[in-house]
Amino acid sequence: ILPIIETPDPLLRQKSTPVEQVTEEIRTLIDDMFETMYAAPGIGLAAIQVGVPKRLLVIDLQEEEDADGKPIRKPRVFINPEIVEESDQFVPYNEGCLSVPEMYAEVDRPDRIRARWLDRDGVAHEEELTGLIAVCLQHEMDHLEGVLFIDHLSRLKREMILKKLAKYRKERAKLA
Ligand SMILES: O=C(O)C[C@@H](Cc1ccccc1)[C@H](O)SCc1ccccc1
Ligand SMILES: [Zn+2]
Repeated sequence: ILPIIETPDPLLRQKSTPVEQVTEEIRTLIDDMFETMYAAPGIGLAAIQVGVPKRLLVIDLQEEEDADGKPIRKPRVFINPEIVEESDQFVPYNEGCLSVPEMYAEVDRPDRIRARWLDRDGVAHEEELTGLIAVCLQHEMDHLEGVLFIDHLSRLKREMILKKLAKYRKERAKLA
């Protein structure tokens, strides 16, 4: 399990660089990212959030459950993802972020995107995505540009969230 970097760490604001080759080292990082994401818990994680400025992210929406109510894992790896098309129709979603702990706010994003990426075997994919996977992929791809979901909010809302975060951290520090 890797430590997740939290705002205002400037590392989070770095632009991530493309993955040249899917090496064993990258595959190990991918496994560590999934372990870290499941433990958080979260449904997405970008490499920059564990301090690696590479264009690589993992998603598992864990939306379905099996017979005895355990979430069915469908791990998905996106290497060097690109959005090649997006709808002009936007949809709001109450987003959170593992790097902005315990804070949530409504963000509007295109509800349908066409994306291109490499999977963990280096195989190229191009798919139209909509719903939570589209929201999550756009949220994670923002991370690759050093953008956080709070950057999409009005200044007023962002300041409110950062004030609440400071208060939450003070409380957390007392408990620690
Ligand atoms: O990138 C992250 O920090 C993990 C994000 C991924 C995410 C953000 C907004 C919308 C969808 C996914 C979340 O913190 S994972 C926690 C979570 C779980 C279910 C729904 C929303 C957020
Ligand atoms: Zn995030």
